[in-house]
Amino acid sequence: MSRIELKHIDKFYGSNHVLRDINLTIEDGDFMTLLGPSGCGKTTTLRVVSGLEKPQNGTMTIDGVEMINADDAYYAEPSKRGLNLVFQSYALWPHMTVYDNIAFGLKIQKMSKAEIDRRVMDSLRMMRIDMYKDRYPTELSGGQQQRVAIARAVASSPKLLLLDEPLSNLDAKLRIDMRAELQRLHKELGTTIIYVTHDQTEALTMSTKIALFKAGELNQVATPTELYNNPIDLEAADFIGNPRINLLDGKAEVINGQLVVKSDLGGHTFPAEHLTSEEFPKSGEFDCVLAIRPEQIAISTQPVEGAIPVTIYANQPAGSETITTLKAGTDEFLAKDIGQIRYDLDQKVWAIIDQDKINIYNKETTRLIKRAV
Ligand SMILES: Nc1ncnc2c1ncn2[C@@H]1O[C@H](COP(=O)(O)OP(=O)(O)OP(=O)(O)O)[C@@H](O)[C@H]1O
Repeated sequence: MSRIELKHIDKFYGSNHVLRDINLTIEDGDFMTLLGPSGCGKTTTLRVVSGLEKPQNGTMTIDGVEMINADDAYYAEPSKRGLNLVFQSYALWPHMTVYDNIAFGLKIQKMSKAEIDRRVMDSLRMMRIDMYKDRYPTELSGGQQQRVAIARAVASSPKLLLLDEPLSNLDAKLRIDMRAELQRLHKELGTTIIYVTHDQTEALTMSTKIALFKAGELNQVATPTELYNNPIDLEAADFIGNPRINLLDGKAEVINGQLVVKSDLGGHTFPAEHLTSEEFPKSGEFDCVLAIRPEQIAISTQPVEGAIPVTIYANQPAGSETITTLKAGTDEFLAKDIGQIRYDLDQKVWAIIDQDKINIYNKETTRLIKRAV
């Protein structure tokens, strides 16, 4: 259990400013995922927390104890930070069995043989690899080796577990199983976890909070639900969600405190309580972007009041879900249904969209101005 507080962290590699004023608090017991596209600074942040990198500016505390104070050139040794790190490349010792790979660090801590055995076997069972305890790493698949690396980190009962893309070598099916195991592990150990990934599904499924990065900056820190339902800007909206969110241009104006929006979906008025406190023009018309999740668009083959007449451009039933491309004039939207639903291409249908679920962004600033409710 640990609480980590990063304040005003800047990291440069030469003239390359890779972390820009990072302020992030990870509460005791959080499963905090650092998420973002390749090269945005997730791994560097993890390396700063672990002590493998020294930031040029900023401070960090773990449970109130200062670990970094760049002004005083103070950086606590990695071994003094009470954490354990699992990298994407899991570096198991090739000449030791799985059992010994895990026991080694515990022996150094001078634990009793019985305690070592209990911890090794518990962590192997937790990662479902106890049957491989006498094998050598070369006798395991990449995914099994990755699980040994996690078991090794877990066995030392760290207060803080840092995981850098630990599921990257697993096939799709095992990845789902391991997501479930990591979620259980977090609950059972109660450990604070910081987890790096560029995979939004991993982030949305396991985390208690997600820190979304954009080019060295923190863009949004929120629960998975809030990040998915109300991405803070158009970049976040576009990054989160699969299939991607539908974006549609419109015009907006604030009239009597309410937001009046016009687009190819028609005209709508949103009450003041759905608007964010972000600054946006309080008078005159301005450009906006409507963002609608594909699963918020329902298709009716019969006319429905308030629904938008559209044609079926493409229809992709794929077992558990169906993705359908709809056309309204020159606008194209994706709609997502559960199950296998077939439409004829060019069939005329009606799209039903719950206005409350639409996010609206200021096109110029790209910031969220109307929340989904
Ligand atoms: N040792 C280094 N020297 C110079 N530049 C570096 C070094 N390590 C990282 N960088 C640069 O810092 C930036 C952030 O890298 P980082 O590894 O933190 O990104 P990331 O978000 O973890 O990406 P990925 O998902 O690809 O691992 C990148 O532009 C990278 O090229």
